[in-house]
Amino acid sequence: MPRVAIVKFPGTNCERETLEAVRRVARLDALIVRHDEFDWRAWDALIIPGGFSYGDYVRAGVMATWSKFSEALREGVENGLPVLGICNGFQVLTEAGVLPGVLLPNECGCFVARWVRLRIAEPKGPWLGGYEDGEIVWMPVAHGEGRWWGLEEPRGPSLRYVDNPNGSRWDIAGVSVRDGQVVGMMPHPERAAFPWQAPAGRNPGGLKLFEWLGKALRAGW
Ligand SMILES: NC(=O)CC[C@H](N)C(=O)O
Repeated sequence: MPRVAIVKFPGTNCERETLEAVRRVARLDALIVRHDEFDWRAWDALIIPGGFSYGDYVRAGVMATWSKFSEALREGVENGLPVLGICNGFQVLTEAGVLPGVLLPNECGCFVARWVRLRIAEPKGPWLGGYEDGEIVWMPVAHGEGRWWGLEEPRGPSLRYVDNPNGSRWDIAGVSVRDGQVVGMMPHPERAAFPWQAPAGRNPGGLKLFEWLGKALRAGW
């Protein structure tokens, strides 16, 4: 059975929900792994979950990249390991230089926590490949530093806000590289992985991500 590592830094706080989504929806083996014990060779996929690694000091996500985890992350990516960064995990991936752009404080200067609609663009790869191109899904966001900014409009698989909650350039909610092998996203799929998590009238937008991940890894992605 394929195995998914969910890496934890001091201050990570979404690892448990992520673990449940991977185990129950993707139906894969998964464990929470300390950042300094992560060895990419032992896993079939890696998720960097949300939270406040090192208290978001300096800039959200940057201190996590000073861990030796960074080296394992880069080697894993180069060797084809599927990697998903959720919220603070997305911040870690941009700070590590694995994904393009930066995540700046929200335009409102406030923490934004609400359900948003997302448009899935050019879905491909082990994380997003289960969605239809242009599909609209609901997921919650909860962040203070989620305003994506970059010099060039990201290409390839991405997630776009329908109602941009933070001022992100090009309505970017998530970006990818290597044809969707590595994805970073500010919305929380693990908080929208079960029907009971979604408010009435909204689809649980993360359900397809985890279902597809299970299929993709079992098919030997
Ligand atoms: N939910 C989270 O992962 C929080 C993200 C990050 N610490 C921020 O506030 O920007």
